Amino acid sequence: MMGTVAKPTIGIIGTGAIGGFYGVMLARAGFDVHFLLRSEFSAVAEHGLRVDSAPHGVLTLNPVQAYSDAQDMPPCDWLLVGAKTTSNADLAPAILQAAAPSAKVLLLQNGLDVEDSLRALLPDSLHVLGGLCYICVHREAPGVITHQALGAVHVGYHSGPADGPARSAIVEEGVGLFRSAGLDSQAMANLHQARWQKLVWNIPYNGLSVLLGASTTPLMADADSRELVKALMAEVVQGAVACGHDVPAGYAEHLFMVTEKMPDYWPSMYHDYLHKRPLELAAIYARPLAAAKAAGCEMPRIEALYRSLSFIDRRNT
Ligand SMILES: NC(=O)C1=CN([C@@H]2O[C@H](COP(=O)(O)OP(=O)(O)OC[C@H]3O[C@@H](n4cnc5c(N)ncnc54)[C@H](OP(=O)(O)O)[C@@H]3O)[C@@H](O)[C@H]2O)C=CC1
Ligand SMILES: CC(C)(CO)C(=O)C(=O)O
Repeated sequence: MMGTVAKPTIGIIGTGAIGGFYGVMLARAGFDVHFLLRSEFSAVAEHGLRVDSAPHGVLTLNPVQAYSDAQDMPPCDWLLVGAKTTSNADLAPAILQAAAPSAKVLLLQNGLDVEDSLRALLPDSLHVLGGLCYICVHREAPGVITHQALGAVHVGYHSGPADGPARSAIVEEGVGLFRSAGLDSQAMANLHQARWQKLVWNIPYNGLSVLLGASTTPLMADADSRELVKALMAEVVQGAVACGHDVPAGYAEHLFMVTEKMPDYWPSMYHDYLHKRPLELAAIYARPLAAAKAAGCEMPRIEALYRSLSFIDRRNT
């Protein structure tokens, strides 16, 4: 007789916009999901989580298996990290407390090499994966998330005990989690390359939203900001290519066009600026700049943007 395969237990490390959205979707799809929270713990423990989603309507989860201390979480087979990259190294103790033996730790974050600082602090027995989220989502109030558009998650293996077919099987398992929650998800064969490609969007729009105080609609409506976006995108593509990565022909132009069709959107870096949280400058700017420089490629416009944002960030937090 065929046995039924038990569904994996999922832990969300950092229940903000991304962690809250994907956690709610997975819980509603029948997974056993446990949410680690910090500032919003009491609100969520009392009132649950709510996602106001343009594509899916109002989605609620109440009660929520909410925790303020990872020590109280059950052993989780999958840990989805939804905190900002600025706190990755600090999350290692919580991940260790919530991880089942051989757990898969999936970082749902933007930026380059975001896995490295955490990897160095985790035992070799844990698998580390990266997830790229193509979604427009933000925290509206404690426990309340606004989902404006999109929702795909692409998954790639970073490091750990698996190799060859075992790696692919783990990535496919991750993809399967999101697909069973009704979300688009694809396996990424080359995580590092995919992270560079996503930066073609995040480097211009995240930074310019803070520097110019403008969301995507005004940035796409003004001749000068359009030129800035295009020039920054072109530099990211040059940096990626210098580092040995493929960027499909017309990729930047495609992202430019997609952004024109998107609802007006404030990137997550703008929300960090608004709430006086540290900006993800190391992951989104400093590391790509350093990697490109090491490959002999200067990115002067991106460097100017990075230095301007660093100035703003130091005065804001
Ligand atoms: N928002 C979006 O549309 C997209 C975001 N991304 C990327 O996803 C990642 C997450 O972004 P986003 O969800 O917007 O960020 P949020 O700021 O909304 O969420 C981060 C969450 O992590 C929590 N957190 C941080 N440290 C800890 C800790 N030590 N213990 C418990 N909880 C902790 C924060 O809690 P607290 O309330 O206490 O700060 C917060 O709830 C980023 O890398 C971002 O660039 C990628 C694509 C789209
Ligand atoms: C590019 C976008 C808006 C949607 O893919 C996104 O994923 C982000 O804000 O990082």
